[in-house]
Amino acid sequence: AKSTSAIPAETSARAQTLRAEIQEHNYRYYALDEPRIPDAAYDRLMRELQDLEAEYPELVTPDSPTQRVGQTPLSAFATVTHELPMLSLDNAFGEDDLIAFDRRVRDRLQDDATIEYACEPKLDGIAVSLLYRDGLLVRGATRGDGTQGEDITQNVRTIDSIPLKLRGSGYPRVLEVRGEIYMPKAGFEALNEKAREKGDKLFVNPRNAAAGSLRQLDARITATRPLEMCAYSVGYVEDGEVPAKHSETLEAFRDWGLKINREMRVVQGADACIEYYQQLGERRAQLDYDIDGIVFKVNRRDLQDELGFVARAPRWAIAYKFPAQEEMTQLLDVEFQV
Ligand SMILES: CC(C)(CNC(=O)c1ccc(Oc2ccccc2)cc1)c1ccc2c(N)nc(N)nc2n1
Repeated sequence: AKSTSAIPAETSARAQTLRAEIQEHNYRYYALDEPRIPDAAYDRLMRELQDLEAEYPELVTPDSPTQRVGQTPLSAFATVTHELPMLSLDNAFGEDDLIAFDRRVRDRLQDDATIEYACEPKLDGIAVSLLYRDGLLVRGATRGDGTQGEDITQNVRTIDSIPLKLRGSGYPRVLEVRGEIYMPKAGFEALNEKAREKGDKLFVNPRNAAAGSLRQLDARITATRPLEMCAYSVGYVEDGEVPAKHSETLEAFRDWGLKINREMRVVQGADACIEYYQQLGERRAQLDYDIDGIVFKVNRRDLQDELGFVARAPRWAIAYKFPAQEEMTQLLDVEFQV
């Protein structure tokens, strides 16, 4: 018979404990937005795990935090066909459009009761689909044309706020999480400062910088870029339930270790949506990241199903954009590949 594995039991147990501890620190820092342990303590845990895995390579698991950066560049991105289309949003250009949206929703539901809305900032980044099977991240893909996108799994694995393994339990066997990958303003400024020093081309804005970082065939470059991800919707689900309300789904995402936006609120009726839009609009310049509007969604999933979609956008969701900022940025919105 094969000799028993040469790994001492306590070593294997130690590696498992380290993986769980590091995952929990990531959860506290990214999903709960709580202050993390001192970097030196976090780095010590990582180094201990790296040393153990170097000594006993059989200890390595796909969800080990040491497995975030692929060492082999791709020659091209594969194409992914989304199980469910990634839809786009209808736009509101003024308060009246929001009132009219709410009116249409209630007329269509033939019920004049006040609608509960989930309000979320519309991050100015790149839409992404993350597929988890039995809690493990197995695929990351861009939106593409909504039906097919690019497989960027290697690149999304380098983003620390994207868990390689969902936390806890209770998640569906197959779960697709949709969200936005973005570059916080501070990370963008630091990246351009480095580019200036090296005489490299500068990025025009955080969105372009995020797009360019995700389009790298060599994940080691993506790993050097300050990217984050906020989950905003569930997509394809198999063998599992999602809560009856959209806001409860986002809270479940947070329990499973995913980052959701801390500005997400649930409000009653269209007037409260307008108040939310105004208060966030006043704080826009102080946010750590660029947003280009607010997304309002009918919160109850049964009402969403009743309302359905028009062509490529749901009847139950709308984006209300802010006036474009820095007109020049919009004109120069060209894609730099760096
Ligand atoms: C609402 C939705 C369009 C996601 N939802 C979907 O893509 C979607 C896709 C198929 C669905 O079900 C279908 C099933 C079969 C056929 C067609 C649709 C349901 C929702 C959307 C799009 C962009 C968003 C964004 N930039 N920021 C925030 N904060 N939220 C956003 N939400």
